[in-house]
Amino acid sequence: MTETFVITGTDTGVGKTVFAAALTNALGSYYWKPVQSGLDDGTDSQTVCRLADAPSERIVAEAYKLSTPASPHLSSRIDGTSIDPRRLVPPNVDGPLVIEGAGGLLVPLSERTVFADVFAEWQIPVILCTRTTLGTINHTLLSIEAMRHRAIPILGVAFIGDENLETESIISTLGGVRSLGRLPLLRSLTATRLRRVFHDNFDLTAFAGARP
Ligand SMILES: Nc1ncnc2c1ncn2[C@@H]1O[C@H](COP(=O)(O)OP(=O)(O)OP(=O)(O)O)[C@@H](O)[C@H]1O
Ligand SMILES: C[C@H](N)[C@H](N)CCCCCC(=O)O
Ligand SMILES: [Mg+2]
Repeated sequence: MTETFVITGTDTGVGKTVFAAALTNALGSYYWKPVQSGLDDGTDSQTVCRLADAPSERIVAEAYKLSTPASPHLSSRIDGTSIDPRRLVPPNVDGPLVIEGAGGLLVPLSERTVFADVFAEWQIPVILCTRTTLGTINHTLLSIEAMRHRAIPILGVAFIGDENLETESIISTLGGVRSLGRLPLLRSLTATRLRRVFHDNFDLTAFAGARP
């Protein structure tokens, strides 16, 4: 499979969905959130559809939609189901595809499987979304170590937040990864603003060949 990216993060709430929306718009790609846990505040797919200004046909249905905003292993238990990783197969689509995990790499899907196990199986380049605030160096380097341990291909790191050049630099140096760019925190989060800011802060050639 080509022109497909997995988006993970150092934590839940780092801004994966907002970054995914920006990338989905920039690439004119499809978007897939395999496991959505928590439905009451809207789903990540709905957010991406709105912020990417994407046609709904480009939003692929989730494999699992779980009602409780918790770790998927627990959300699925609460819903009386269980997540079968064999159902987490990236869809065949006629264009680029952006896939978003839930939380970070070691978030459990069950008592046996974490997201990183599925990513290792897929062998799709991963973009690690990470904060720029204090504490992120440790979280980011740990996440990189976890990916290397499982031989997961890493495209690079997408920083989210205020500029912090030393932090970005030491992560690239010690982690041996490239910085793809930095998405600032936007006071007004609209599709138009997000599109502009993404184009100003990311070089699309880093997402090699992914432009339709
Ligand atoms: N660049 C940004 N500018 C402004 N607000 C942002 C930005 N990135 C994220 N946010 C806000 O931070 C919150 C968390 O972001 P987001 O939902 O993208 O996190 P996530 O990493 O996708 O979390 P999850 O693990 O639940 O999928 C949301 O309210 C979102 O609107
Ligand atoms: C509910 C949340 N927004 C995500 N969908 C799931 C985050 C799981 C995090 C689990 C953990 O690392 O403790
Ligand atoms: Mg999200």
